[in-house]
Order: sequence, then C-alpha cells, then structure tokens
Amino acid sequence: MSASRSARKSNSPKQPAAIIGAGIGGIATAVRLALAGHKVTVFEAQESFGGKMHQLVLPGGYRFDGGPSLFTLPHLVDELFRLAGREPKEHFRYQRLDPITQYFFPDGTQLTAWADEEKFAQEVEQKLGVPAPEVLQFLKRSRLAYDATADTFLQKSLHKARTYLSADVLKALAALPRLGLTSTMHQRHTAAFPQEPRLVQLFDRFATYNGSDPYQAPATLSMIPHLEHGLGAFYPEGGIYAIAESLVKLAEELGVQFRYNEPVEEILTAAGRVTGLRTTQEVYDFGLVVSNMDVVPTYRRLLHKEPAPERTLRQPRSSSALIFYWGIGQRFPQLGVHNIFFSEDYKREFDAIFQEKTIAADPTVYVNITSGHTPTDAPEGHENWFVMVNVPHDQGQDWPTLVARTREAVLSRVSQALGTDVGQLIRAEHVWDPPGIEARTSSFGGALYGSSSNNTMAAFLRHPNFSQQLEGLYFCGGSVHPGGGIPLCLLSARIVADLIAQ
Ligand SMILES: Cc1cc2nc3c(=O)[nH]c(=O)nc-3n(C[C@H](O)[C@H](O)[C@H](O)COP(=O)(O)OP(=O)(O)OC[C@H]3O[C@@H](n4cnc5c(N)ncnc54)[C@H](O)[C@@H]3O)c2cc1C
Repeated sequence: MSASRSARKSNSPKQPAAIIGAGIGGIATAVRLALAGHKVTVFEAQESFGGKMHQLVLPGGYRFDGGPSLFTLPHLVDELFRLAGREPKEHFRYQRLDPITQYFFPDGTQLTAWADEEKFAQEVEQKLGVPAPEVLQFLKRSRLAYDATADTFLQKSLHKARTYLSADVLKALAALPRLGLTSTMHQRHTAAFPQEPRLVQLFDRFATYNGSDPYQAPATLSMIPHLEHGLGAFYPEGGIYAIAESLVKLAEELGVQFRYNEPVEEILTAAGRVTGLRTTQEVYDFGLVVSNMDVVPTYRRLLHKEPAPERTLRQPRSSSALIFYWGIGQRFPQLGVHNIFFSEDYKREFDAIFQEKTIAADPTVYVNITSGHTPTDAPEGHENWFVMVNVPHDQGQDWPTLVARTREAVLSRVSQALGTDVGQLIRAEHVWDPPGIEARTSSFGGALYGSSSNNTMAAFLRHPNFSQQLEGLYFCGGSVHPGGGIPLCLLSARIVADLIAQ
C-alpha cells in the first residue's frame, strides 16, 4: 500500500460492501467505498467491466467505444484519483475538443461548433445569419440556469429531508419557475431564435443528451448546452473506454475484488434489511449492497418478494439507440470526432420515438469517429464510424425490419451530405439495437438513461439513491438519481458514498 493511499484511506473498519454491476456508476462507487474503508466486491454478469461503456474491435482492426462518445465534466474522474492520493494525469489523460461538433443540415449548410463561444457565435452569424450577440446571450442564459440549479439537482439526494434545509437548495427551487417549468425546451429555443429553425434544431438536440424529447422536456433543460459550449467537451486519450479501464485499475489497487461472469440472482433480506446476495455461483452475506443494475430489473428480478415503488418504476423510459459500427475504407477530412447530420423534420422524428414508438423514415444521424485522435482505432487510411440514431426503447417492435429500413435511410443521408456512396466503403459492420442493449446491460427496454426527463417533475420522480424500505440497500448508475450519462453516474456514486458514510 502506498503512503498516500494509507494516508487517505479511512482507518475504522467498515462492513463489507457488495456492488451489483461494473458499469461506470458501480466502478466509481467501488473506488469511493474502498477509500472509506469498506472491503468491496463487485459482481458483474458479463465477462468484463464497463456495461454501456464497453469497447469492441471488429475484424480488420477497427476499435470502437461501444456506448458513450461525448465526455463532459472530466474533473469528476480526476476527483476519484485525487481522493486516492494519485495525480490524475499519471493515470488518465484527456484533451479539450476544438472543434466540438460538425453539423450538416439537409439544405447543404455545414456549421462548426467551435469550443470558444465567441468563435461559435461568429460561425452561427456567418452561416445562419443570426447575430452573434443573440447567440452569446442564449449561451449566457444557459450558463445562469446551470449555475442556479446544477448543484442542487445533480449533487445532492433530492429524497432526504435535510437536503431541503439548505438555503442554496431553497434558492434553486425558487428559481425553477423562472427558468422554465411551464414551457418546453423547443418553445424556449424558438422564442430565442424565431427567425432561424436550424439554430432551434441545433439547441433542441441537447434534449437527447438525457434521452428526452425537446417538444415535451421543460425549458429548464436548456442549461444542457452550457455543459458542452461553456464547460467543454473532452476526449480521453485512448477513447471513452479509458475512463472505465483506468478506474477499474484504481479500484483493484485499492483492493476491490471484481467477480466477472457472476450475475446476481437475488438480494437476500430479512426483517427490513439486506442480509446478502445469491449469485449463479454462491450465497454471500452482506449487510451493505449497492445496485448498479437498472432499478426496474433490480426490483422485478432481484427483489421480487419485496414490494416495489410502482409509481417510480412506471415513469416513461428515455430513448434508446440504434448503432451501426462501421469500418470505413476511406478518410473524410471534413468530419471530426462528433458529427451530426440533421433530418428535415425534427418534430416528426421525436413524435415517432415518443408517441408512435417507432423510428422516423428520415432520422437525424450522429457519427462519432475516434481514429482521427487515436490512429490505432482504424487501419491506415480508414476510419471507425460509430453511427447512431435515437430510437424508442424496446416495446416489442419489429426490430429487424426497423434496423434494415433505418440502415438505408442513414446511408442515404450521409452519402448525400458527403457526396460519396458510403455504403460502398463499409469494410466491417456490427449492429446494436435496444433488445441487444437490454441483453448486454439489463437496462430496462434498452433505455440509455433510465427514465426520461420529459416531465417537469422527472427529477423528483427518479428512484432515490437508497431504498426507502430496506436498510443497507443503495442504488447508483444511470437509472436512478441524478440521472443517466457519465457525469451523472459518477455523481450518483458520490451521493451513495456520502449517504453510506452518514
Ligand atoms: C449507445 C449509447 C450512447 C451513449 N452516449 C453517451 C454519451 O455520449 N455521453 C454520456 O455521458 N453518456 C452516454 N450514454 C449513457 C452512458 O453510457 C450511461 O449513462 C452509463 O454508462 C451508465 O452507467 P451505469 O453505471 O448506469 O451502468 P451500466 O453501463 O448500465 O452497467 C450496468 C452493469 O451492471 C451489470 N449487471 C446488470 N445486472 C446484473 C446482475 N444481476 N448481476 C451482476 N451484474 C449485473 C451489467 O452487465 C452492466 O455491466 C450512452 C449510452 C449508450 C448505450
């Protein structure tokens, strides 16, 4: 044990803790509990860690991050290394992306989202004709909304009475109506840029960052652009998978034991508290259990003898994704790490997802390419395309038909925008659809972010980070408070560790 580690680690013996699932939330919780002095065992159903944050390699040498591709708030990863007394840069490195995103509109307009807000505003003025000061004013409002609410809604448990005793929290709650509880994100963006539907579409897209619908989600979510435009988008050295990889290494150095290929089948309880776990291999005694498994199957499968919080579990799910991983036999210098090919009719697209539970004929296409930054991710002269379309979560749709139809629509859109027959360039292919996402991660219906944030009260209706019925049971990860996405999963780990410490 290093001197720094022993200095940081708690001396008092704590009860052993079990974590169900080695997703990013489970890994971060393992690090925190190990640092607090708990002996931690992580049970993972799959053969390795990461959950949605896994990686895959296709024949021909194309490496892909399987799930997340956009990385914000990197200090939340650094924080874990610092807590362990390590210099973050020696274990995990990243760079700020500039430009952040290349946007392609159906009318042929191409717009670059530069990291610098002024430069981005100038680009919008030049390409879309919206005066730069109006764009800067919008981004400023996004920052103010973020600053007014993020600490309260993302960093604290909303389900403990003591949270509401703080003056900051009461101030944030009082600010909510002003920040937009009665209008939608789309209405907010249309009011800001009435003359330019393309800019409205660009900012509406941020609703998809937590799997929501900009035509339903409250205008308070207009704070999301600040995450990317104000605080920055980042690229980890080696890709997103490096986040999970470096944190698992840290957890192992802190003594955390990872038991792969060992799914948990039941959380054992007696007299209102957790007593242990039954896995496919053994029965274990544990008084402290943290589930990183999606909260719906945690109740339905692991706690089926206990009453479930039905109202919480019935909250509408977030969107899911259909991903085509393509090894592409050519380089496209006009593309960056993040590329968006917008559809003609954004409203149609979200109606299809959230009302009709299907995929619109002409969906917006997101293409993530990491081989420009990490050359080993594709052979020389080739690229690794992670091509994603937002889709509804699985409700028994005819996925093979939807996948085949959407593949053609995607190829048509990107080929048209790039002036090349992209289908001819595909050298390797893999597809991940909502049933596949559920099968690999246990996420209910393959939803990417747990429940959606389409409802004004969504933040309060998410499952808390602790069980209200069973002592010793806690929850982390994207299906519980504060929500899905890498930063929020990392924050869920912080909240769980704080609750356990208290
Ligand atoms: C295609 C896609 C794109 C995304 N894009 C982004 C993005 O750009 N930026 C971003 O921030 N976020 C993005 N996300 C969301 C982000 O990936 C997730 O919010 C986050 O990774 C979820 O982490 P988690 O801790 O909830 O665990 P999960 O990743 O859901 O992992 C849960 C783990 O628990 C294991 N498990 C489940 N049941 C059991 C059991 N019974 N016993 C043992 N183990 C079990 C699973 O095998 C899995 O390893 C994306 C997700 C996907 C799928």
